[in-house]
Amino acid sequence: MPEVLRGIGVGHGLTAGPILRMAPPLELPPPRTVAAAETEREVDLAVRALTSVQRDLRERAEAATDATTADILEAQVALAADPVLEDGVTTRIRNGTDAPHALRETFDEHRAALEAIGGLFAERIGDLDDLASRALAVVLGREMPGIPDPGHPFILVADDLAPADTAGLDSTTVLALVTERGGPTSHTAIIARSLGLPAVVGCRGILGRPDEELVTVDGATGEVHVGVGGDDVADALDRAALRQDADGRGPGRTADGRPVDLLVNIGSAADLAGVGPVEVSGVAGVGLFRTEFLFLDREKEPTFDEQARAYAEVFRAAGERPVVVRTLDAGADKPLPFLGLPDEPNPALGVRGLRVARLRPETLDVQLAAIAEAAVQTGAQVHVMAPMVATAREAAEFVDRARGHGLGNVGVMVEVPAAALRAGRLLEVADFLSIGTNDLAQYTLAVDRQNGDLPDLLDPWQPALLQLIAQCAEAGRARGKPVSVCGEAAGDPLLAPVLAGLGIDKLSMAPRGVAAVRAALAEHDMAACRRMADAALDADDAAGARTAALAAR
Ligand SMILES: C=C(OP(=O)(O)O)C(=O)O
Ligand SMILES: [Mg+2]
Repeated sequence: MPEVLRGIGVGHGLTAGPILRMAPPLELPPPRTVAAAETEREVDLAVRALTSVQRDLRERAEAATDATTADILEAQVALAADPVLEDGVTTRIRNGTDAPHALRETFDEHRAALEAIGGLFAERIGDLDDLASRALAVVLGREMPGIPDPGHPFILVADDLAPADTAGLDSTTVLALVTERGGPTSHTAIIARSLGLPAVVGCRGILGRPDEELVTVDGATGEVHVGVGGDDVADALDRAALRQDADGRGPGRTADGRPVDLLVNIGSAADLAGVGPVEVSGVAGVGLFRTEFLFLDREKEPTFDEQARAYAEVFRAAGERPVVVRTLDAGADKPLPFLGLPDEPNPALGVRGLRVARLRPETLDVQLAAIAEAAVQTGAQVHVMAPMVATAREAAEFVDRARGHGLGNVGVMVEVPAAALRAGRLLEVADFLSIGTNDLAQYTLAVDRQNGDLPDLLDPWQPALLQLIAQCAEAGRARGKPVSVCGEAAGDPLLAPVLAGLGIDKLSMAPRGVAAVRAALAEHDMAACRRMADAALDADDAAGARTAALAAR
């Protein structure tokens, strides 16, 4: 019997086909005691397994065709290379434990430590579990866990996907991703968007469905129809073709012609490689250039010259189009050794984003000076904004500082409710606001954005979040200053008309999301956008807001 499962849709794609589940975790054989004479051989076996996993992941990183996947895999290699893992395994084996159990226990211990630290560290648990399964597969001589290869196209179903799973993913064979867990900012969601695959995350019940069952997956509505027949599949594929045709080209606008700027989020110049000229791609500029890539995984702060070179490269790649550069968003949750920040028990609520400048003003000054220098060298249209601004005073100080470096167009991100509530005051000093819905959702709903267990709360469709966005849009309208959305929410095609209806006219998203958002805007006139926005605001939770917006179209 056909049935509907609901999760969170990622990307607009609609597709249909048989499902296949990722292989279940490996079962360990019963423990055996390692005799003294065998110890070093057993140590060698375990260490080789760890090395082989690192080599395999490094090769996948090198072969990855997109920068996001490569970065995520490189980070996983670094995790696998942590000497603590090898030390733990070696000590256990020398105390008589066999290699598979020594690996299991060491990974479990490491896992518990990450869990206890929480924040971004806890986000790495999925990666660590994946490393453990890979190393165990090597020592046990079993097949590497990974994506099934049935010889026909299929929809991949998993509990949640590790970056290494998705790295080698062939989008001609894997039609869509559906995961039991995960939220809109999980790795699965980010990777699905960057590969342009339809996906539904946090879809409870999908793991209980049998392999090869036919389903339809709608990344726009988050609906997965399970147990469907051949006619439903054909119908879904027809509708998918229609949506594809509607994707069209050119700038973003609603059905009645109201412009909505489509902008992209990037982490380096390479991310702009596939973005065509504005008249074809419709991409009006870079709405969020995350600068962290220059600062992560290094012992020393990048110099002024190094930064200026890297920023100029991005500005040249953007050409005539404006680029909004976000200053460093690091802190206790993304520790950078050279910052020398104190450890914090609750880093998401601590010294991160602009707050780091209280302790390290010189880091911000060097960055602003380098951005200004790159802007002069390239003649690009450069805007700059600060992350994690909470008060109008912080906004004013940042604006003064940036102007002091000769930067003319200075804005702030709205990522904490305090900033949204005082949007009007922020706009008295700032030239624009950019709403970071990933963090704004985390702080408004009091759910850690790395927490995969509460996806319904950490959902940009939450009416409270929409209300804060509406308030910012109203403040912008009243002062004639731009207010954009640059969190993952901006790339949700069903939410795009709602955001337009709330008064947002700039949406910045992963480049692969642009076509879908453009198509969704083109399907709705402003009256429909406003109806959808009102219906969503009137709901009591995120699921209700989605349903109400769909019904109000
Ligand atoms: C765009 C945002 O910033 P980041 O995801 O980089 O924290 C956000 O919080 O929505
Ligand atoms: Mg943020």
